[in-house]
Amino acid sequence: MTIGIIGNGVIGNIFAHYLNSQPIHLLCRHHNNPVKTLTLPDAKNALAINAEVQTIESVFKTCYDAIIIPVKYHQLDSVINALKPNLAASTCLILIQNGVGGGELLQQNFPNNDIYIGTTTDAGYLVNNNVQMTAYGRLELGIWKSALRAENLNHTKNNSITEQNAHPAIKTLLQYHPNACWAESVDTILLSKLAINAVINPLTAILNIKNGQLRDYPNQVSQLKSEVFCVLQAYGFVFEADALSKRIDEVITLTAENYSSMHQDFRNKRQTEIDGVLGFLLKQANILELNVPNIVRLFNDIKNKEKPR
Ligand SMILES: NC(=O)C1=CN([C@@H]2O[C@H](COP(=O)(O)OP(=O)(O)OC[C@H]3O[C@@H](n4cnc5c(N)ncnc54)[C@H](OP(=O)(O)O)[C@@H]3O)[C@@H](O)[C@H]2O)C=CC1
Ligand SMILES: CC(C)(CO)C(=O)C(=O)O
Repeated sequence: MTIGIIGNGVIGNIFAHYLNSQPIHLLCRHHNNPVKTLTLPDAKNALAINAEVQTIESVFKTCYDAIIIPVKYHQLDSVINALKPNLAASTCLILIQNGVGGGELLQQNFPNNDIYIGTTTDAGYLVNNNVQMTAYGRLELGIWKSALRAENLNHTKNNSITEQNAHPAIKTLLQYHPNACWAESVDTILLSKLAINAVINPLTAILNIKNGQLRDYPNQVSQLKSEVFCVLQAYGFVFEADALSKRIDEVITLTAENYSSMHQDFRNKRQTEIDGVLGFLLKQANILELNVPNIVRLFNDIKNKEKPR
């Protein structure tokens, strides 16, 4: 099986490490993007990543079984533009991304390809040419269905796809990721991960702290959780608020040493994924006429200070 991974970033390299018994191509913007090394949590030595770098435009030269897309929310358009003229219909696409909206975009542009979505709490960051992994997280994978709309929640169009008959690349990921599971409802994993990122990412970026330091800000965390849960409930997502609250606390603890991906982007003056995270919730809050002052403030704080487009 040949698997492509878009880019040479943090999550892409973590996945290349998990899949190191398979031929992996890192599909980068430029050919001269050297393969990185990866340092596992608590390890001293960096491991070489066993992958070949290709340009994304040369995707037609190889018959990929699957392409994993671990890119930022605002980078998906450029990936679609590069893949669209060159992608075989037999290649399965696996989107690993924070925020909501990417599945719809892929479906519109690749109607004939299998599309799966995954969310991960694996965590790390780039230091020089090295990926420093800070936490082994969980990977949840599911089949994408049509649009992520309230009336469709829990009614998956693709309910004939199960863990047993999923694409072989999905089975490979489930086998080699140390903590992966199949999700019957992709909406549930996306919206649960959205809640996690909506609470952790913007606060850590604005307060300039590691995820674990959020434990020193219990009031801010709890006010934000209340607003996020209120919007998700009104949107039609059925979930146990206590369980989701505990899951957010658990991720804060498990990734205590990580700077969230939004913290990294914000502090390095790169565009953040705020539109796909708080932007999505704010849009729903406006439609549903909900008062969410903390979400509004954080959204504006990030928008006003992040790298202008
Ligand atoms: N980092 C973390 O700890 C976690 C991240 N996530 C999520 O995972 C997703 C990926 O994040 P992360 O790995 O940190 O991101 P990175 O920025 O580290 O990696 C993204 C990679 O995609 C490449 N890329 C983007 N657009 C293109 C394109 N058009 N063609 C080729 N390559 C492209 C980038 O290349 P270039 O450098 O050239 O732009 C970069 O190498 C995000 O949604 C993030 O929120 C989830 C959990 C934890
Ligand atoms: C899991 C978590 C919160 C790890 O920091 C993440 O998804 C991110 O940083 O984007």
